[in-house]
Amino acid sequence: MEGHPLALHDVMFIPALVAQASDEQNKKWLRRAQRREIVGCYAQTELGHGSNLRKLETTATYDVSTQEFVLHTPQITSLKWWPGGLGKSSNYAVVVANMIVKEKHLGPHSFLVQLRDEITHQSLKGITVGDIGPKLSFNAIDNGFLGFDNYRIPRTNLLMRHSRVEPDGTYVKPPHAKINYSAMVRVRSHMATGQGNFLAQALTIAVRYSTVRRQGFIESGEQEVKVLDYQTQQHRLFPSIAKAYAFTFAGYETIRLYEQLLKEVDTGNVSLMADLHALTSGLKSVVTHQTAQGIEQARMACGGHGYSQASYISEIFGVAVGGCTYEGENMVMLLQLARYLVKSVEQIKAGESGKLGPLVAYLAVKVDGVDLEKGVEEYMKAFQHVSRLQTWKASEKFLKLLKSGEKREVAWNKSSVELTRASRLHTRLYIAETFKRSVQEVADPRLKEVLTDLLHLHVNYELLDMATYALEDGFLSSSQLDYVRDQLYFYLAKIRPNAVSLVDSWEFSDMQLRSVLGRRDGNVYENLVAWAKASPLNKTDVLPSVEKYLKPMMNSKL
Ligand SMILES: CCCCCCCCCCCCCCCCCCCCCCCC(=O)SCCNC(=O)CCNC(=O)[C@H](O)C(C)(C)COP(=O)(O)OP(=O)(O)OC[C@H]1O[C@@H](n2cnc3c(N)ncnc32)[C@H](O)[C@@H]1OP(=O)(O)O
Ligand SMILES: Cc1cc2nc3c(=O)[nH]c(=O)nc-3n(C[C@H](O)[C@H](O)[C@H](O)COP(=O)(O)OP(=O)(O)OC[C@H]3O[C@@H](n4cnc5c(N)ncnc54)[C@H](O)[C@@H]3O)c2cc1C
Repeated sequence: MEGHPLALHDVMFIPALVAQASDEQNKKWLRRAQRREIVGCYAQTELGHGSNLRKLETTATYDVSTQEFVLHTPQITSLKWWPGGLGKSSNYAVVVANMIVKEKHLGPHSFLVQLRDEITHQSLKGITVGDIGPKLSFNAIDNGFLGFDNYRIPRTNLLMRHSRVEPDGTYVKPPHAKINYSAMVRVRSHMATGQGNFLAQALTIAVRYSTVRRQGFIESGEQEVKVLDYQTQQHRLFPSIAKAYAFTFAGYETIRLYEQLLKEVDTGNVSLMADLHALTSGLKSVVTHQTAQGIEQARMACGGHGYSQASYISEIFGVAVGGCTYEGENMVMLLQLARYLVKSVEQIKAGESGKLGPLVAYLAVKVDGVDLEKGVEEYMKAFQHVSRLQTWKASEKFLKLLKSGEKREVAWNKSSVELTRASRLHTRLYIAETFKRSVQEVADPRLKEVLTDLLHLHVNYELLDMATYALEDGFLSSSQLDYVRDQLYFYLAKIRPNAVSLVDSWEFSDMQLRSVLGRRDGNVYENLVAWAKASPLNKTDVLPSVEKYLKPMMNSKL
């Protein structure tokens, strides 16, 4: 769970080579990387800049006389800072640097750079590299820093699948300005399934423990109830079970889209890039945020024992919550999606609704009301309505400020909270729709029934959570909201008998979960005692600190 020092080798280094190095370059590097003859990482973020890539300070200046790039980090803030596996494990890196050719700044480009000797593993001359120190989590990964002192690499180490620098310094542009960002888009495409998996682990622990833990009574009786029978406990855990499934389904779709994008880009078609960038930016942000919230609720649902490291939930939280920051800070990424939404509104206003992509076509279609009792399709229309309402409101606010003479960037900043709200609602609509589509495709009738219950729980929970938007313009009445609440409580109770099976179906082994509370056999109490006895503090009855500190204090006459 604490990560692996070579994780970034597989997660970003190899994918960056696959997507950005030419076939000829990959003949030299890819097989070696796949065989782990060389170990690499993805070095982009700097001490001073992570979100704003256009301001990266590491430069790669082309020297036409030697046909080399000179890599340089001119000041402290230019040091690469954060890349996983960079500090100690990697001997190579894909380094993102601002490329300068014939004194022209050409923006961020990726280079393959050797950092350490392949035999001795010592850092090479001109390179300063090390580990950045302990973090909230991921402490088995050596996130590192890296500086260059006019460090030279051959021209051919610029990754040249999409753009090139010829020996004489002629620059051949890529087919899309942001094509070098593909390694990030890949990770973002995988994050919904990855985060769904973290959430699922925490829920498995909390749900299993909630069937072992008995405390209090619902009706007066002989035996105290399993805490999972409390409605509040179900409300804490079951909507997150639905989300873990929903995120996984949404993630499968974005992974498919990324694979399709890779193929299309190779044939010169970059039209999917903007759509996938917008989609994955929003999805990454909503999913990581909701996952962190869900894991924290799972921890609290385990009461005091949830706070013990024996639950292992705090470890899962630490790793998962990193996703709110890495691969693009969540607010920054929500604002990327917002750019796309505002552009869509502008297209509609210009009478070009026909040009809208399938995921935003609903922004042009007004719905007057819904009959929620007719089922999930009507809920989807309600989600569309709230997302459309907020997207138009936020866009109009921004466009009005622009019209009043504000600079574009200032108008954007003044509208940004509303814009991020629109992005979240749009993404939650997407998640609900992929959930619905995925459940429709399930062939096994018994499985379909349980997943349909989860889907119903999800749409009722989500709609209630967005109620302010739906009430704002009278789209939903208070009696409709009462119906949504009743449905929510109905599905909590309906899911209860299947709750343990739903989490067991994820098939985490005890070794994966590492949790005393989430053990498959349910023998929690005896193992908690054994776990406590194994604490290093219990190795001796009397600690050395008693002689050293306690006794002098206790014997003092003051
Ligand atoms: C759960 C883990 C997932 C792992 C997945 C993969 C493998 C599967 C195995 C699963 C195993 C799981 C085990 C877990 C192991 C642990 C993994 C840990 C992984 C940690 C990895 C962390 C790595 C990093 O963090 S790398 C650094 C990431 N950095 C960022 O994300 C920086 C964020 N900033 C940006 O991206 C940009 O600066 C941006 C987009 C904010 C702005 O860029 P820029 O200034 O250049 O553009 P703008 O002027 O704002 O926009 C201009 C224009 O371009 C459009 N655009 C921007 N980006 C893109 C793009 N990528 N594609 C297409 N278009 C783009 C933008 O929308 C604008 O368009 P307009 O039309 O003009 O509006
Ligand atoms: C666990 C972990 C692993 C990582 N692994 C890697 C790696 O392998 N390789 C790598 O290169 N990097 C890596 N990173 C770095 C990571 O990608 C960046 O930290 C991340 O992109 C955020 O950038 P930042 O640190 O510059 O945040 P900042 O941008 O400084 O964020 C600070 C605050 O400013 C706000 N903000 C910034 N810009 C804007 C804006 N335009 N509009 C509104 N608000 C804004 C943010 O929302 C945030 O609230 C890793 C980070 C972590 C935590």
